[in-house]
Amino acid sequence: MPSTKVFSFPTTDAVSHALDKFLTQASADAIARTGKFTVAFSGGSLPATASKYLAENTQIDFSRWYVFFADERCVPHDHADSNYKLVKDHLLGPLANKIPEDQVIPINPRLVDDSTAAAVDYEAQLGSVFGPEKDRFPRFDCILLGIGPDGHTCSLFPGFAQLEEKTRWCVGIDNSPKPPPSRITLTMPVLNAAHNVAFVVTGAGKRQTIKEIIDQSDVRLPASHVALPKGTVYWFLDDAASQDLTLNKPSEFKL
Ligand SMILES: O=C1O[C@H](COP(=O)(O)O)[C@@H](O)[C@H](O)[C@H]1O
Repeated sequence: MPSTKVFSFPTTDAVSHALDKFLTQASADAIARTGKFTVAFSGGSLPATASKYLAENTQIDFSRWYVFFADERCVPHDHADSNYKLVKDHLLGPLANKIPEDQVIPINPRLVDDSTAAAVDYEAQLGSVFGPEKDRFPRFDCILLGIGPDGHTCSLFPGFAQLEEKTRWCVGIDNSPKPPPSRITLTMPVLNAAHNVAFVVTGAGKRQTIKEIIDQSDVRLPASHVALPKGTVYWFLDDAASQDLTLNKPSEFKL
């Protein structure tokens, strides 16, 4: 039975604190179980919110982390639109090499002119950590997701074919409605195979979208398709984003 937990906090800062606790626990659980913690970061507002306290966390054994990207823009690593750059600026830089460089897995910078080739390559990079078997999906310990006002998550946009992908782990997109147009993204079966997915959403600008996803499960919105048969979907919201929820009111933050 898919499990969902909705938490809401008065400020973005309180969301950052809660995420720090959540990731400390998720990381310890995964390392105890498998010796490593596989985590995928989205871009946008998420890296700043998720990293605020994480970057100075001394409880986590970052040497066991494997950092992937839930979606990435097809741009060089030092480009202002790069999700890798965001995570580097907010987390990897401040952590000062506590995560071994070869355990951070960005898009191949030589393939940014070809989203299809970049997605195939990223799938192979996933295979090198999760094993290459094609009859199953990689099982991330945690995937950190944002949403757009249109309900997109990763680079899975409403009405786009990538949302229907059933076999590939990672696909390209060249006509993203949000710039930049060329991107790669994990697919929905990969999101739904994870142990945990944590959505992080703040601000009144997304309150209606949050209601349509959490209260109404509106299938037109890609984020509504995230439901983990063997895991838990967490929502880390601020009160501005959660204020319209009536059916699924946030519960007290407890892990
Ligand atoms: O383009 C993207 O947008 C979403 C949402 O970003 P936000 O700034 O509104 O939080 C993000 O989750 C995704 O990774 C990114 O590529």
